[in-house]
Amino acid sequence: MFKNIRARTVAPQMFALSKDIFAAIKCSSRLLQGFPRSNTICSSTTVKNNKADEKKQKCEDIPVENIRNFSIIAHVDHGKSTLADRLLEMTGAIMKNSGRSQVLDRLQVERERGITVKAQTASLNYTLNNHNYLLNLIDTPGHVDFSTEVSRSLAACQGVILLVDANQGVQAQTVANFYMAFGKELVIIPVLNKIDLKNADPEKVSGQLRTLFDISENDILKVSAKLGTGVEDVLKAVVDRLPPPPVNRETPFRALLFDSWYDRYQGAVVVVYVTDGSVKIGDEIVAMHSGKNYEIKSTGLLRPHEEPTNKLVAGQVGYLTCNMRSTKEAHIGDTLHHRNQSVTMLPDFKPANPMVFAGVYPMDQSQHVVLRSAIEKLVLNDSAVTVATDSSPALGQGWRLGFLGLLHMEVFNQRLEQEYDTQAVITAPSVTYKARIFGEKNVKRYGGSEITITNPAHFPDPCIVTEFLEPMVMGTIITPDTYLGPILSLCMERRGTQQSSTNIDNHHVIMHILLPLNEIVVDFHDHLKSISSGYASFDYEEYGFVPSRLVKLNILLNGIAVEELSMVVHASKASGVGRRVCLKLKEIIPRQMIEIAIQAAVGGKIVARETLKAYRKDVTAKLYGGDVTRRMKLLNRQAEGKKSMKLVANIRLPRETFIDVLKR
Ligand SMILES: Nc1nc2c(ncn2[C@@H]2O[C@H](COP(=O)(O)OP(=O)(O)OP(=O)(O)O)[C@@H](O)[C@H]2O)c(=O)[nH]1
Repeated sequence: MFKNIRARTVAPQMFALSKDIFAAIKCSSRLLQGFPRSNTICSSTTVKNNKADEKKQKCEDIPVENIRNFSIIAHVDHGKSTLADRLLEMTGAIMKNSGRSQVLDRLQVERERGITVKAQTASLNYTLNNHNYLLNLIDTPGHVDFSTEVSRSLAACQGVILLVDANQGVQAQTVANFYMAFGKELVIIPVLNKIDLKNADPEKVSGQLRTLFDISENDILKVSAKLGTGVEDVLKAVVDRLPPPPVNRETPFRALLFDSWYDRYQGAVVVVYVTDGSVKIGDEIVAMHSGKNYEIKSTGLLRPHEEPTNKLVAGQVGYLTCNMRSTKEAHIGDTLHHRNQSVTMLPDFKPANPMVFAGVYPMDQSQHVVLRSAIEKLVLNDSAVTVATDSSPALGQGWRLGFLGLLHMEVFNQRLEQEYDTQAVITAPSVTYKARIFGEKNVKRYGGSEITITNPAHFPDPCIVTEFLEPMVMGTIITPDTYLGPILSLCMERRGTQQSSTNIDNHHVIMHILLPLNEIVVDFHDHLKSISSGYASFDYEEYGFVPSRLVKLNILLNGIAVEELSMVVHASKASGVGRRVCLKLKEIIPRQMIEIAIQAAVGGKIVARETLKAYRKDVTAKLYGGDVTRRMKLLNRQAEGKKSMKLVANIRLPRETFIDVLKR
């Protein structure tokens, strides 16, 4: 029964079932009750923190019974990375007071934005009562756009630490994460964090956990990840409550490939969870998905930096390299095994379902090859992105990329710039729509009677369409009840319909709202945060397609339609969106030598118009005579600036225009 509960399922029917399910949870000896201690672990609480330089038992000699694989999952900013820092310090993986925080957030984009976007693995040595343990910790992102990272990480785990901010309480992502772990039958260790905060209210938050998940107060640990208070108990709970991985070292080698990144010298470095046997350098392996053979070049553990080992054995989470070169070869969810050994395939991951599509083009076509190679390498580390080739009259050859959300898209773009030094133009993001078409000729032309539209440029002529369909999501909102009114108005304005509402304590409400994906993809979350002073949280799951009155909104610059700016909108919103886009374009397009008419049109009907007056910026105006070189310098600088703009419909548009126009 538990297996059927899909990850991130928080639909109302879930709550109707909740009583039965939670009665079952109580009976489940694995969940929350903890794994029975092995006889070798005595109940003494003496804990000895080992230092990195301490004489360690070789990792491969640590028996399976002493391995624990776990993840930290939580709503955004509830302190996962900070807790991971403390766990790393206490187990000697990093020095205390090293001056660095959120050590597992290694990417520049993570440090700049203060969010985790990539799950990171760290193998920790831990000694409890003179027994050495190998704890494989996976720190996961909190934002909904990166939830596939979480679900993949969980495939390598037997348990999770469900971290909840003792001040903010249960948030939408906490609910989603709980169900994701619950659906995979993982042991859940509930931990309240930030108890050092003045406004922390562990009693209230424990009550929320009881109401929503039937978690008993006695199972909840209370910590301050920042100060380290209570963190030792978390390590002990991991050892005591989690089972060792259900693996076999005697059977032929088998491993699940669940992450990868690109290394300039070694090609794809793949992160694996070894479920059977062992693998060492020089071994010949096969990747089941492609059927290709490879020779192992290196193996190691992530501590959190790569530390080479002689081999990887069942139960361990580690990395290996074997000259895999491309994204296609390192298929996330693949099973690796020794050549000439037949093994059954481990369950593959459900492919990520992109929610937002956008065109990505090089700044100029001479950079096409460089950008292609950068995208290929980055996709190796972010396999939730889908890539298809595309072309545009104004922007040339490029790609249509699918992302899990707008933040995912922005982060991908930022990583392209920062990690691969490439600059791309990204077009207005859109969601996937469907259209049912009629007429034998049309069906033949489109290759089916139901077509999927990922690019507004391919929006079919409404004359041949019986109905358009748009994707819906079931949103979960948790909010203090004082903000209920404005939040419901926002949802209604976004064409949402409330499905259910339940109190989780005296002041907080959890609501389920059915919303069109298109309405939440760009800025819904920001609005929700601003009208609730940051207190409301939001998460969503797919809810299929429903018939909808959709139209294509064209944006015209001086009468020429700019395909890259066109979008699909609900008919009732066309003129409102048209007006907003025209105004926005007027703001962001630099004034030019000619007057520009900015228009929005549905079919032949103009629904909005703005005019941008002509202007020529004389950058040399402030110069009074003087040196010609100064004059040239100013003109050159102006020319450089112009280069970074795209010539669309004979009008220069700044690079960011396409995304900016969609932001409200
Ligand atoms: N006062 C206090 N602040 C904390 C504690 N733990 C984390 N923080 C702060 O909370 C903020 C978020 O912490 P992170 O560890 O980045 O949270 P996260 O869950 O990893 O965030 P994402 O990866 O973006 O989801 C940071 O400013 C931390 O310093 C704590 O125990 N007490």
